[in-house]
Amino acid sequence: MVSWKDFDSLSSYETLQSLKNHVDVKKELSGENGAERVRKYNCEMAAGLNYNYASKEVDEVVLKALQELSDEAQLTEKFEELYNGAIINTGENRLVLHHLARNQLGKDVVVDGVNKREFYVSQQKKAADFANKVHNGEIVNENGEPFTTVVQIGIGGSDLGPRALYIALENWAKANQTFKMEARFISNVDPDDAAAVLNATDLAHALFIVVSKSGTTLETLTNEQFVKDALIQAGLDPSKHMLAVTSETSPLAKSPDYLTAVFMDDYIGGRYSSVSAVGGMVLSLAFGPEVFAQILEGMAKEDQLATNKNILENPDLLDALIGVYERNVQGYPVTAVLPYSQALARFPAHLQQCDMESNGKSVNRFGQPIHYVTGPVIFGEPGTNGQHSFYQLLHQGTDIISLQFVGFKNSQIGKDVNIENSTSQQKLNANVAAQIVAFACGKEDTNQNKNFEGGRPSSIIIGEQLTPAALGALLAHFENKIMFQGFVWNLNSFDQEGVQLGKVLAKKVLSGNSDGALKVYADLLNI
Ligand SMILES: O=P(O)(O)OC[C@H]1O[C@](O)(CO)[C@@H](O)[C@@H]1O
Repeated sequence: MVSWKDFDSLSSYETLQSLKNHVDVKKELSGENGAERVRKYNCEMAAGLNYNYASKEVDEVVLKALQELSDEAQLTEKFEELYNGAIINTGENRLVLHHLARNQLGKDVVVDGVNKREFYVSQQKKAADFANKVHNGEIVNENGEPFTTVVQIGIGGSDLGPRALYIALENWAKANQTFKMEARFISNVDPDDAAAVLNATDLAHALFIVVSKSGTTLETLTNEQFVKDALIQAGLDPSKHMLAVTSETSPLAKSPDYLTAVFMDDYIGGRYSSVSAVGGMVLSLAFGPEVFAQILEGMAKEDQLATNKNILENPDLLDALIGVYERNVQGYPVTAVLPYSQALARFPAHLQQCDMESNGKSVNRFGQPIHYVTGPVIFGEPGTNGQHSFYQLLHQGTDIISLQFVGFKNSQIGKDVNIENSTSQQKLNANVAAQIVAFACGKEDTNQNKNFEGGRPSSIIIGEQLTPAALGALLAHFENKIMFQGFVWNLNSFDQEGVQLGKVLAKKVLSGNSDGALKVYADLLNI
């Protein structure tokens, strides 16, 4: 049995606090052992990725203390409990089973007579069969013509992950002749979002997937109606163009208005649902089920690595623990995710939800207040674009921001140009290497305006190419990292009560019952 304790009640908490500012990363990286350090502080991930933490503020002493923390907090044991079906989501009294959707780890979990692994796999298969029928022309529109576009209607976890994964692989799939259909996404209740997507879509040849686990999300239901109206106005029958991904108990599940309905359940949280049917349907339609299966494979291999008790051989756990050290010992408030890959343009947005909705909490898993800081603010943009935007603050601002780079040796499309003896891909990667060293080592200048203090820690995940398997490994890495951090902080990382209050007040405004300041704001906004 594992025991759930607050972080500050562990003896390793005290040990770690005594290690504040223990490592001067500037000295370490610019010193004579700097090159050796970059070679040594590396941990292999799945799908040929590597997590390099040479520019983080760690050494053998800090790593030993982090291993002790991992052991004392029983982090891998808690992971095992999670994937074997313990009630980890204490707030909602639910199991947390997203790893089973990758079809690898643990025992079979049976709830109310349903084998959950088989259930998730059967729904992925249902999505795959549907996608295959669309691709081979068995499922066509009213005029017997093929569907050429798929539009996902959903928000939060029913949008961000699937959208990020689609964008990540669109060019790869085109370059590898596995691209089947263009995908678009409608998420915001801002009417301009739906209107703009619909204006750019050939409605007669479009499929619309309504994705909502609860089937009650205001934005998604509103956008579904927006789309239905547009289809009817175009003389089309919505039930021949729309399908649903939802839970079996949701209001959407009972509707006869869909070509098909594919199911998930409450044991996979929205932000962890990218590779359940929530993302499986749109990705299988866009790229084919085989590509989707490769994402799952990359995730399953990364999950397997996450079971290792040795933190030096467990990249997800190691990254999580270094993040805890930075947050709770060094006091860094923000983590920037900086992919040097345009294909990962929406990946940081997905991680914002995944991380901040999971670990943005002030009470422990039993609802009692805690007395240490928890999840950092997450933000990010692809490099090198970010360099010309917010890196100024990262280099010379008053806060130290923890940095998480991602880079690939090869581009996805393979087209390039050689200017001044280097390709664009080389320029991209030269920049990320330069940034790591610039952040860590800085540069002294007598003109303080041009002085770089350095000592700004970063890690980098490096892969050969952003393939489906590499993307899967990357996604699982961050999901597992967030999970391990939640365990250290003794949080329930799998509910999101903090999003409810705003929804309730918005309903109050819309029903005309607001008063006081709320009413004045509503009036100012012309509601
Ligand atoms: O899939 P649903 O039920 O429409 O929920 C969408 C999103 O809304 C949230 O519940 C937050 O409001 C997210 O956690 C979730 O991903």
